[in-house]
Amino acid sequence: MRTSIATVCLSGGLVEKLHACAAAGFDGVEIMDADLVAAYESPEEVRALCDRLGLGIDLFQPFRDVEGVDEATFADTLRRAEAKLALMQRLGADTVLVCSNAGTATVDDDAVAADQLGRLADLAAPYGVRIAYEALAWGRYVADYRHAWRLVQAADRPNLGTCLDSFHILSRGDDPSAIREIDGRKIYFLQLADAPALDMDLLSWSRHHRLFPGEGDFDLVGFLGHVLAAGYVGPLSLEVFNDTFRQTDVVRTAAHARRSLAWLSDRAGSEVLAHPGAPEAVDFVELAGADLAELDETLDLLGFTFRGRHRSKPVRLWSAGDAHVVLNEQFRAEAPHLAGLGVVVDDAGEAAARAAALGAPPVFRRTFAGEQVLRVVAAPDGTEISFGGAGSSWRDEFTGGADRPGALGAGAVVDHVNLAQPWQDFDEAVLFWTSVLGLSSGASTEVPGPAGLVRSQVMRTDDGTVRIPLNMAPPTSPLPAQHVAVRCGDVVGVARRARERGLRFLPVPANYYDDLDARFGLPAAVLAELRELDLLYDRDADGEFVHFYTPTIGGVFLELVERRGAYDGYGAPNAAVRLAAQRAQRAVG
Ligand SMILES: O=C(O)c1ccc(O)c(O)c1
Ligand SMILES: [Mg+2]
Repeated sequence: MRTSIATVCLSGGLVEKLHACAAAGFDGVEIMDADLVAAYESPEEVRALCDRLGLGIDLFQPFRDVEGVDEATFADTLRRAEAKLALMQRLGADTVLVCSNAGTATVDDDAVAADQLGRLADLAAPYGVRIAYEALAWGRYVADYRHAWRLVQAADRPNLGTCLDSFHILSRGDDPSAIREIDGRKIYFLQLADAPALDMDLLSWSRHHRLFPGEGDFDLVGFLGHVLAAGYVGPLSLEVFNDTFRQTDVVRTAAHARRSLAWLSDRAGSEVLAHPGAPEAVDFVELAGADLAELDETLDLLGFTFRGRHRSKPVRLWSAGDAHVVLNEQFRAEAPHLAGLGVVVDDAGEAAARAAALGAPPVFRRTFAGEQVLRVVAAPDGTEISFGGAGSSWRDEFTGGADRPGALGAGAVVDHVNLAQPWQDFDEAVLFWTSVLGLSSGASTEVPGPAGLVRSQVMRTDDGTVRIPLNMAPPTSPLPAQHVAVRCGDVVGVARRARERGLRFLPVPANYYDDLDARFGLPAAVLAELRELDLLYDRDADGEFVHFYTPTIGGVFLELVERRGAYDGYGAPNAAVRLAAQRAQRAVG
């Protein structure tokens, strides 16, 4: 379907925005009146630029405060409208969005509102302009899309229709299924925005927190299904007022926006991408840097088995059960960091094709004859994601290590991989993991850290075999460390053996254990053991969680976890203690 985007979604001046929209592959734009007013280019020049860029001007917007006013006010409204209609003619735009009156309305009478909308439409007719009437969620008398549609029907003009905006409908909790009863030819325009579920006033929520489809909590797939079922054939247009996107790089944000529509039209079945399905497992985690000796030592003390060196690269493999950690020293001047992640998928070729269709940049890795060629794409934060099949043979390229299981042994798996996100890329990352990897996003939480709030959102498969918590640091602090959590069956035993062999742990404050005692009333011996081994503990109705952390090495650390019963969380109550302990560790070390 045709794709469009409102210029309000992006940063920069109008000309920059238009270039970015074209580069991202949009077919058209909604030009915001305020963007045009602030531009030095004349309407004719903007029109010519759009022509040259291959962008249609699908909508001009908004025109406010029309219906439900007294006659003197309405006379002035028509005068204002005439000026904007003339402007639209110069722009070559044929549809204007009129949003429901949130400012000047004083007459709560549908007959008056319909009459005034009809007279505005009559004024627009000689200009060849269509009026798309939209119910703002906070409109004075008209806030419901069904009400707006009733007024459009009552006014009954050939150039008056409605504009549906997912935000205004879903934010109010209105049932979108009645969209199916609207005549699709009278849906003149469709604006799409997602949003996080927030409990706040509608106007502020709308003006600051909208997101691109796939990044929030609205069911846009279901919503679009209703609109398409009504027979709508116009553009899918993004109208996302968002404080972050207004200040991020315009080219990158436009591309990100376009990917959200590729995902949505795929999910809604109006376009079909390859569907490899969700990943089946984490195949490996890759840690990279110039000197990884400290990580070798840590993995050894934790009970991983050294599986050998790669036959042609400075790369080593450590394994424990199905948890495989690749240490890559090809990165000459860099501190240790989490560089990549391999996932097992049903069909690596299809997964890579889907990723490409969703605009994920491919990463080319040098391989030598006889080596497994991995399909790799970059996530928004630069983490390299490799797709491999279940029987993938890349591990055979490592030789010279041991075959026997280490102390950590069989049954160990990668439980989760925690990726730190720059604040401006967080929502794009949610879209990436949703669309490219087919993961679902959990609720967003906030952890109070010593340097500010850390927003955290878990991306996972439904069965929990792949879990990627994303963490967003406060904008002014450096990116937090990333970590790999390995799950085992006996974390106390692993901790004890590692402690005896000399592994340093992230030290946990004594006050934490006093608080644990107060919260859970654990048996004295259990509490003493947790305290002795710097173990963290959580419990909920489903089960228990016991875990510990290694100190941070460069930009990465390891966590060992044990899930007891059906515990499905990540020890969230302990996250603030961990962040404080890591800060204290940095201060001393
Ligand atoms: O926030 C607003 O005023 C506003 C204006 C035009 C729109 O299409 C909209 O959805 C919101
Ligand atoms: Mg709108």
